[in-house]
Amino acid sequence: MDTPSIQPGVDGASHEAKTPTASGAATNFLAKKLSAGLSRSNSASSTASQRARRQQPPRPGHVIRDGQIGSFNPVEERDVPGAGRGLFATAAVARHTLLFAEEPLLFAPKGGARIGNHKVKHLTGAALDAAVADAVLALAVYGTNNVATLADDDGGDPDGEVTGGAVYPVFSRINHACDANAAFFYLGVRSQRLGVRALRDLAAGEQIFVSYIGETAAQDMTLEERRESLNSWGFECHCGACVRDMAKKAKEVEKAAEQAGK
Ligand SMILES: C[S@@+](CC[C@H](N)C(=O)[O-])C[C@H]1O[C@@H](n2cnc3c(N)ncnc32)[C@H](O)[C@@H]1O
Repeated sequence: MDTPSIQPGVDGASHEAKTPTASGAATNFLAKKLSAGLSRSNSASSTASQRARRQQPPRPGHVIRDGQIGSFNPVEERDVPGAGRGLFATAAVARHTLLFAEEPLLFAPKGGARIGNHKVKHLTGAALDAAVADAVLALAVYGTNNVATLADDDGGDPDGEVTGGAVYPVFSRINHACDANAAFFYLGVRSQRLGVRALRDLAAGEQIFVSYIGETAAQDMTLEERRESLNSWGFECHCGACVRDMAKKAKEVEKAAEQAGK
């Protein structure tokens, strides 16, 4: 990836069915689940374990249990020392809760991005400087905030074709942690509506983090791989997983030095 792209789906986050509205997505999802459940319960081979499985909470990625889009947004922006702004939970929320959903502020189709309305070749002097400064700022904002949009979000194809990048106003304020407590997903690729849900119970006042490099980064990648992947965002991660892995590494180095000194 040339620019840092937070990529739902590409990085393993999930996708809801193609429906234009979030409540539509929820209804569609529930309808699918319901019909699957009904056909199973009609079958003579329905077992206790199948029934128990149906009663389990939705798997990560299959959410939208609580709240309606727009009616339950327990989040607010705050300053975070050393990380600019961040997004925080304003109330205790249960795992799987949809925290908010939103439409993109801007969308740049793949291969066809435009930065503002400037025709730079017709500008000179101060106007050119201003246009270049605007473009650099816009690129920086776009580069560290865009999310890849996918052509096909039906069925959660992680290798789905990337159609472009979008910037979301609230989502843009969420900082990264490799062991994130929230995840993002599309509620319908046509509307490009992005949702963010809690991966675990959140306390009131807790900062919300997503992983820019995939929901399972802390398990699937080494500390070095994660650092490499996060390089273009311009910060070093000090999440719980990174602190733990750094301490482990320091111990290994210490042990190796001791052994070399023997
Ligand atoms: C999507 S924005 C997140 C919101 C950003 N903090 C802000 O003030 O708008 C991504 C940028 O936030 C900063 N950032 C994100 N996660 C961070 C972290 N764990 N530690 C320090 N800075 C972080 C980096 O500057 C990164 O390029």
